[in-house]
Amino acid sequence: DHPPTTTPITRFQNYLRINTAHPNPDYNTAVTYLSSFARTIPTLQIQTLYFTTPDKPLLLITWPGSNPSLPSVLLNSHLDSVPAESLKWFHDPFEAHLSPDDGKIYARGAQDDKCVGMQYLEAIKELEINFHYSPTRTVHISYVPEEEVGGFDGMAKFVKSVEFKKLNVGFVLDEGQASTTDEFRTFYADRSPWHVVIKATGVPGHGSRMYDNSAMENMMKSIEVITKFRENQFDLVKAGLAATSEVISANPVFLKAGIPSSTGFVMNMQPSEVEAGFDIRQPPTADPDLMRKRIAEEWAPAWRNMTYEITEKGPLRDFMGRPLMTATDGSNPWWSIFKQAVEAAGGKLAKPEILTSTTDARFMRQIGIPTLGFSPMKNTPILLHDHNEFLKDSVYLEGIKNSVLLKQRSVHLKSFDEDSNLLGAKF
Ligand SMILES: CSCC[C@H](NC=O)C(=O)O
Ligand SMILES: [Zn+2]
Ligand SMILES: [Zn+2]
Repeated sequence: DHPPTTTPITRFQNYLRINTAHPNPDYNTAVTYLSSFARTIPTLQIQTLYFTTPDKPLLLITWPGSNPSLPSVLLNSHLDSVPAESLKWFHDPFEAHLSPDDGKIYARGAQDDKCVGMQYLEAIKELEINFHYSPTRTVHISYVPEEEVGGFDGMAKFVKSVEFKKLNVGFVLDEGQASTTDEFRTFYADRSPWHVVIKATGVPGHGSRMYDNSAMENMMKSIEVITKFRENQFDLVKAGLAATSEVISANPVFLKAGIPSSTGFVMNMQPSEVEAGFDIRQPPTADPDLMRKRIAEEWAPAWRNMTYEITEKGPLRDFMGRPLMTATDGSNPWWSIFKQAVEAAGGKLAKPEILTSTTDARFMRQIGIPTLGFSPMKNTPILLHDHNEFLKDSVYLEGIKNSVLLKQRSVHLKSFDEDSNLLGAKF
């Protein structure tokens, strides 16, 4: 029996069919699948690392360079996806249905970010097998668990490990986001998330009573203040003065109050406790101390019987106290090489941006490694975390083959080798 013939598209579909969506991501099947494809490229070395439990593996593939003393390049993607509400999709989100009319492949993870994970391997396969190319610098490809839930049992532990230090990483490419235009997008920073829960307490009482300082009244005053702050930030965006990713977002995500009854809530009691949760995202330029002061004095002031809890979901600054931003100018030679490579492949780059959301890139930036977010998807609607997430087969293939990723990576890697300024450079 001959094994069924696979193509880059069927291999991508097979990866998408492995359900690595939360809350029960099947990481081990994904790692087995990626490893078996990597084994078809003879020079690749494959390791599985565990930093927590056996159900959260991290796959590390290495393409050895001829000069292993040079800082290496790391190509990162995450194995997990956000959940999908199957019934609201045109096609099952784990079927990876390819629509014959327009080549759209529907799947959770098609854009975020199983595309890049497979494209890295496909590009290396092309370079090795068809171009007999081997890199001077070592290239590592990492597949990490848990990005969608903050990266704490994934990339956060990986960057602190001895295994990571041994890689001597000089530059990282991580996931980006689709572009609706003909220009590729690049991300030099993320916004950093805080989960903020505020609580109001107050005097309980009969539903008919009028009195000051009820928990609801205290909470509603805070919600007015936060809503105003949110509006002011959003107005800057609406007026065209800032991108969404350049302002602070403060979005309510839960409200918890009321005294439960068998039919819902007791209607004639004013509760003694109210809680509200907010997803706060600050750009790297924001001053976290100012935000802390705002929360303490305006959003949850003790004098209004309020308390609060801020959970910082990852770093805002590097160890030198600097904002987590990768330079995208002449001061960063890796940026210049990256830009030249994309342009040499016939691609156009939009002005580099801050990402509105958050990726594992922040953990690499925190330890001072220049990291760019880049997923080669242009003329594509932004569908990450949305229903009917899809990627067109032609866009995916162009990312590997026709010009972008393959030539880009190829020029990219060659330029790294040939640029003597970079030899031995460490950033
Ligand atoms: C708390 S860190 C969360 C990381 C997550 N990443 C992708 O969506 C995000 O919400 O941006
Ligand atoms: Zn992602
Ligand atoms: Zn995501």
